[in-house]
Amino acid sequence: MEKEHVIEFRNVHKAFENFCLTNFSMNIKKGYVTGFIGGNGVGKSTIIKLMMNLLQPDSGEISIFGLGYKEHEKEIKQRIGFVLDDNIFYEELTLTEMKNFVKKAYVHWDEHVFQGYVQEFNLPLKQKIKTFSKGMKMKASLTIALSHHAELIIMDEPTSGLDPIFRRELMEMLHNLIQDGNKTIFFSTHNTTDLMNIADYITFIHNGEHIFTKNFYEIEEQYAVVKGGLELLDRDTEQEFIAIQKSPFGFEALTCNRKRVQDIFEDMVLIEKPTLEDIMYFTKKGLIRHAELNR
Ligand SMILES: Nc1ncnc2c1ncn2[C@@H]1O[C@H](COP(=O)(O)OP(=O)(O)OP(=O)(O)O)[C@@H](O)[C@H]1O
Repeated sequence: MEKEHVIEFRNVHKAFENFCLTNFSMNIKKGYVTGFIGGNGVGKSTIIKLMMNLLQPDSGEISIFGLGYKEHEKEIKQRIGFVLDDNIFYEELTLTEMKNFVKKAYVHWDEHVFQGYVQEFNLPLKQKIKTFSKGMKMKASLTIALSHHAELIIMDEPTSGLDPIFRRELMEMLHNLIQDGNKTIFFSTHNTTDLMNIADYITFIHNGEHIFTKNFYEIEEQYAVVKGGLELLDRDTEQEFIAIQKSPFGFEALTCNRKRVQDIFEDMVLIEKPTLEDIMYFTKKGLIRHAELNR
């Protein structure tokens, strides 16, 4: 039977001197675009490197396409296209030289697709990569990632350094790419507007912890920003919120149980649709508060 999840992390542990992923588990669905969000230094690149076997977990299991890296590294890598935020090119090479080097690694390298992207992105084939602008390097990286019929495309901040128009075009391109239902895209970004038109699922992490992987429909149904007067808050009602921001004029808070808050407060509060930034901001605030209370 075909696996529903292309990426699975089971109780993964990875410790650095000042950072730790503990018991990290998540599943990423096949055939969809998942946007990967979280603040600076919360572990996104580390998780992406673990997915690519560029880092190995201290313990726990990672499977890609239902396969483990120990026995199936070659097969898994054939089926992945990746864009990392560290530069992966030999900068002294031209794009043609780089392509000739990379294509040997891929059984399904498609020269026609490669040339198509080179034209679409207007990339110079004979110029040394070290003379490329940041955006050109990103486009070259994408071109290589998309030219071997990968089933899973993993990208670490692919839109950083790209102008807003190309960012939007790239999102459209990625959207078209997954229309056949067989491809999966997983990418990290700090730009949540990138995600609005293209992501089906959002994976949100904070300080090495998996907060959620949910689709937009679930997020809209469950989460809400609630605004009201301070007189509505007491020890019990405050428990209903992930975090609360108070000002002399009232409070603003995030709930992940919109319906319950609606039932409790009825029309005494304003209930609004949260942005992803609202969810990230209040969740971080709530976790910090929780840690302080438990200290
Ligand atoms: N090889 C390493 N050795 C030691 N610490 C590391 C190593 N790689 C990452 N870290 C630490 O792990 C933490 C998470 O880093 P990571 O790059 O995964 O975060 P990120 O979410 O991708 O951040 P950003 O959004 O700022 O790029 C940081 O504190 C970082 O210093």
